[in-house]
Amino acid sequence: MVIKPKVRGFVCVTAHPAGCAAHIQEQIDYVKSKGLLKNGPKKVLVIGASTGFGLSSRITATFGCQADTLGIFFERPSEEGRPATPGWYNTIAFTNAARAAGRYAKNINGDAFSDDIKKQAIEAIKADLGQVDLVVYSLASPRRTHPKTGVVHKSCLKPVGQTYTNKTVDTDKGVVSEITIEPANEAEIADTTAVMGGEDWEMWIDALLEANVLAPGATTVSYSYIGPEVTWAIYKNGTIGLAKNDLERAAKSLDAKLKAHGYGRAFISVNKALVTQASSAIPVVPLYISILYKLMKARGTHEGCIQQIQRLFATEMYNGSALNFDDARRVRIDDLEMRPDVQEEVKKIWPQITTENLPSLTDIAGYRTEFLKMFGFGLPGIDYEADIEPHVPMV
Ligand SMILES: NC(=O)c1ccc[n+]([C@@H]2O[C@H](COP(=O)([O-])OP(=O)(O)OC[C@H]3O[C@@H](n4cnc5c(N)ncnc54)[C@H](O)[C@@H]3O)[C@@H](O)[C@H]2O)c1
Repeated sequence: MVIKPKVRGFVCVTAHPAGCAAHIQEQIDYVKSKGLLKNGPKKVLVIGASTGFGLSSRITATFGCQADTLGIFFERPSEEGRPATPGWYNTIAFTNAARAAGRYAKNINGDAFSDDIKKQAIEAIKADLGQVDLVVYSLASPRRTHPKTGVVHKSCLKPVGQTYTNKTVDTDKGVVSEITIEPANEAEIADTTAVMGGEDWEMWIDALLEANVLAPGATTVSYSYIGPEVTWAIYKNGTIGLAKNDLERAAKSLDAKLKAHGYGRAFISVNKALVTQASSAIPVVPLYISILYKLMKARGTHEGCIQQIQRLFATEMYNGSALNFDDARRVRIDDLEMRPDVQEEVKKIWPQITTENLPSLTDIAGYRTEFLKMFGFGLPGIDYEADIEPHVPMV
């Protein structure tokens, strides 16, 4: 099968196995180029391990710290005439590379919100790892079936309290338009918090503690975003931001629990805005990311998921470093994004953007390149005209 990108709005419905593998290799090479980290984690559970920040966390733990990893994710295998999702191919490529390097890597594909997947993960840890010393919680999901009530909660990306109007871009067509989003109601706010808030992270840590598979002194981290004022109505002060407040609440509660369990720690790292499958679905944010990429690339401060997480591990979590918290007890690896000179420029450029000047005022080209790369397209050295086997079993 010859596999070409098929972009439908903010998703690409195809993925290229060899391209995904090349993307994984790029990330591995980057981590290796930075050298081994001191005092790194040795046995790691990554929840949301197949794409974005969770995948980069798994790669950094494996190739930067020589850790053994168990990865949990929800990906679709190939079907007749249809390639698998990129996270499927990413995981296969990662696992092969990890095992070739002598590291243990096991995968569980299923709904991380369910009791069953937690049970399967605990059984795998007991059988193969004994205990884990790092748990990365990096889920981004549109829905969650609550394991106790059976209720299906659907998250939404809406403002809270008032209608929001701002510019947005159709990243595929390159058309800038105005979008108006009505505020969420109480049920939508509660549903989004049920999906993207901290309850499931707490359920995971409680289950791991109860099964005695969390090493004394273990760390757990989850990721959040804050960003500039221009996106606050839809992000920080919107439904997703309220869910992230709940994630922060959970971090504090888990930290107290883990402190009682051998001086462990739980915290939130606030990461940079990046092109991922999760962020491309948020209105307004891709336009901001396109401006941001241009400004940060010009300053030589641009980072992708792997650079962000390698820096988090190297300068905050391990390697003889200590966590530097902001006044709300969050680690900030969005520091380069939030630099005043960058944000002043964003403010100047934002009102000027039109469909016509989008290519010159923003890095929309870079956005598209990154977007396609997530699906394994545009990688050097890959023959995209060649036939490739889309049906690859999970390893
Ligand atoms: N992308 C950004 O700009 C950005 C910035 C800062 C923080 N974050 C945060 O980072 C975290 C990860 O987001 P991302 O952008 O890397 O997203 P992503 O879409 O790339 O990754 C999501 C991961 O969750 C897994 N997943 C989703 N639903 C699942 C389920 N029910 N069961 C098991 N696995 C499931 C997917 O398989 C995938 O591995 C989120 O908390 C997000 O808010 C993202």
